[in-house]
Amino acid sequence: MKDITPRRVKVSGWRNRLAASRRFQRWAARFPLTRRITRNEGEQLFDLVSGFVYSQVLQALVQLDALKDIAAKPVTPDDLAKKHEIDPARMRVLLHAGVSVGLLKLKKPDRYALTQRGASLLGVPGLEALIRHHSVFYRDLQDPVALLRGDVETELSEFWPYVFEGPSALPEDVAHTYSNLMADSQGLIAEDTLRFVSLKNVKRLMDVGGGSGAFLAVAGKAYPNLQMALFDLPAVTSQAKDVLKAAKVWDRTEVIAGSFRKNDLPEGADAISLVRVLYDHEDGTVKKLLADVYAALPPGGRIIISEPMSGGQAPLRATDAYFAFYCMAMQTGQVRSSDKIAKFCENVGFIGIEKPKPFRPYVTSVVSAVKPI
Ligand SMILES: C[S@@+](CC[C@H](N)C(=O)[O-])C[C@H]1O[C@@H](n2cnc3c(N)ncnc32)[C@H](O)[C@@H]1O
Repeated sequence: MKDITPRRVKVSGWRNRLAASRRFQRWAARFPLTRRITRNEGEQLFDLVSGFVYSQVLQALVQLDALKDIAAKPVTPDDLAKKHEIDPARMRVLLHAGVSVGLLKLKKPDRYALTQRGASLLGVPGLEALIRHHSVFYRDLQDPVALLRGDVETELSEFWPYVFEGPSALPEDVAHTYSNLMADSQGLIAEDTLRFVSLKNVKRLMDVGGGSGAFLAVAGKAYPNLQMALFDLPAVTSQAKDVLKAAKVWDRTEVIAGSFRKNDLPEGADAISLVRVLYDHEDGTVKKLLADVYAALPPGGRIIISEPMSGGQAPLRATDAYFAFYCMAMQTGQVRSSDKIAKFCENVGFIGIEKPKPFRPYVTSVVSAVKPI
């Protein structure tokens, strides 16, 4: 028979030795001064152990559009069971789990309504689409050790082929899917970026890797006299017209199709933004891109980098776990700290580097710098 007694593990440091000791754990769970801490620690540990199930509860609620149905009016398990041909008892399990993770609440014994958190989820543009898209990421994470070893043919690296193969390899439908994902989530990124960077004195802003123009749409609205240029791969820029027209900034935006891997960046902008661009690429590409941005800017010109960044010496869940593994599954790029990005900027000649404390690090962080006069 298999031996299931826990093996004694060697633990360094007296605090951790105590924390790992079953005898101490039992004592601490009873002792009045440590009882609460022990319970909290236990709950947090269990949350970590079971987090993947909570995410799948969320996935099921989103896939079934259940949050939208419940937002319209509270439902019973039977209501949703019928609609989705799922056994009512199982549907009750899902809805109850939804309550446990804080998205739903029980109104009457068998009627479920949305909580404020559930409603906020529906209010964040693109969040449901991102959750749906996570089923791909989830499959890539199935064997995390194999992923770390580089032994997995990941689906995400298929989904983002432009990173490897350049413009000609990007089919229009793939371009659409990912541009929509990007554009939907751009609102919050733009908000947080413009919170830290003023474009008051900028005459022309070029957004490199600007996707379908969602960042420029927001920047252009905030600065009515700003002239703008969008630089991206041809299959992506072809979708920009609609976005820029809808935002009423089309007449002051030049769309330039090209690849920063193959072409020089056009001159003429006194500020260049790179929004969620660097983390898609390896260090060599990033260093070259930053040098190209430096070359394209006039003296006094500004570079603005905005993307989720690592917490560096104080790792963050959102970036050092979520985005770091996302990049790994994409099989290129990496999440970098603002210090590392700042160093890269400094190395190509930028000065006056600013790294404001991010408002929502899970949304974005900003680094900006200036080309010396
Ligand atoms: C993660 S998306 C970000 C899009 C947009 N900046 C945003 O935040 O919504 C990265 C963008 O970089 C663009 N990109 C990737 N490789 C590129 C290249 N070689 N030249 C120009 N753009 C490129 C992609 O097409 C895509 O629009």
